[in-house]
Amino acid sequence: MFAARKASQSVLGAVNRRAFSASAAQLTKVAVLGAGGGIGQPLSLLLKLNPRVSELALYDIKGAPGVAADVSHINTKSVVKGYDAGAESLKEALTGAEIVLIPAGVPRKPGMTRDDLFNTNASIVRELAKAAAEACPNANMLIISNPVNSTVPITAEVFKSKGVYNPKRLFGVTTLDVVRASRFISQVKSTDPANESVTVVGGHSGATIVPLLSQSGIELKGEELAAYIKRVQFGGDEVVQAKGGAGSATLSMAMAGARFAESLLKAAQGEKGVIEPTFVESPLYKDQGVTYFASNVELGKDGVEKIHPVGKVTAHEQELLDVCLKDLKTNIEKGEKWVKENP
Ligand SMILES: NC(=O)c1ccc[n+]([C@@H]2O[C@H](COP(=O)([O-])OP(=O)(O)OC[C@H]3O[C@@H](n4cnc5c(N)ncnc54)[C@H](O)[C@@H]3O)[C@@H](O)[C@H]2O)c1
Ligand SMILES: O=C(O)C[C@H](O)C(=O)O
Repeated sequence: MFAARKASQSVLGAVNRRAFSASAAQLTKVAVLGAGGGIGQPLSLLLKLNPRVSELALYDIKGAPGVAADVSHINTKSVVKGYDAGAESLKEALTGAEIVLIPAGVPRKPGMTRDDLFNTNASIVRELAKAAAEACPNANMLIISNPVNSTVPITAEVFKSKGVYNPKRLFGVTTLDVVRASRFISQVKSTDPANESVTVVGGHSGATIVPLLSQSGIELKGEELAAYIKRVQFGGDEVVQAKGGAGSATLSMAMAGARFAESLLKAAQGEKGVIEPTFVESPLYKDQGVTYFASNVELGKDGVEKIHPVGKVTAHEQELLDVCLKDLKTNIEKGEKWVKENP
């Protein structure tokens, strides 16, 4: 009897130890800045459903406590806290965060380019980046706010100015482009999008979004190919038009942002072979003066583990890449110049 109880206690002990080490590995605080917005709300919902998240800090200049109270009733373990506007509450929201997602800023209306958002969103991202560089300098920074091609370099410059820049932990979220590329090709081919994976490289706006269909072994020709490429490059405009002035993609973006955060969490918790496309400081086209570029990136415990090369492309894809690189260089330099002049 005594021996049996002792044996069962030691089994329980082992189970508890396992449970403890599993939960210790999964103690991850995630902060969403802009949590009250069109992306922020469904993104917060999806993060609340993620068992890898232990604490969710929701910050916005308006509405975050309401969103937090709402999602906090969902019966998953994570603790949710909402933070009102203000430097102190922003600092509190960020302290201890391992992942910071930034969807704060204004969205497009019909007729606007993402670059038209620069004047408003550059300073929003700069201020949030400053707070993060101080409160959680080692966090993974996931930039969603447009224009991503410029807001990522702005964030990098802010972190550099505070002496805490780590290129392995700064990501422009371009996941929505591959989500679209997969969905749109499945519509062309009448297949299941779950089985369709298309590499997309470059940046996140119009001609800087370059789908490399040839790498999936898919051959579209002529008008069909042109229409497919245009749809991937300008998928965001489809949503902007359809919403008629009420904003841009929010729900599909929340899914894409949650997917990228989940991939980072998996990699941070030791899973190998986690690959996502993302816009990072990249050596791939540095010789042409393009210092950030989105390609497939293997994620690891410390963020970026390996930046995959672009790989084999067709002559037509190379032409698309050439246009992309020209635009990207301009977008990146614009962000860097602006933040140096407006620190
Ligand atoms: N990377 C992508 O693929 C992608 C996809 C879709 C949208 N976006 C971009 O994401 C951004 C947000 O889009 P949305 O539809 O959620 O817009 P939205 O207007 O619905 O929400 C933005 C939120 O940001 C908040 N905000 C503004 N200034 C802030 C500050 N200083 N601190 C904290 N919060 C602040 C607002 O209060 C608002 O709640 C836009 O710039 C949009 O272009 C990017
Ligand atoms: O199109 C936009 O402005 C939002 C976003 O960048 C998108 O691709 O949907």
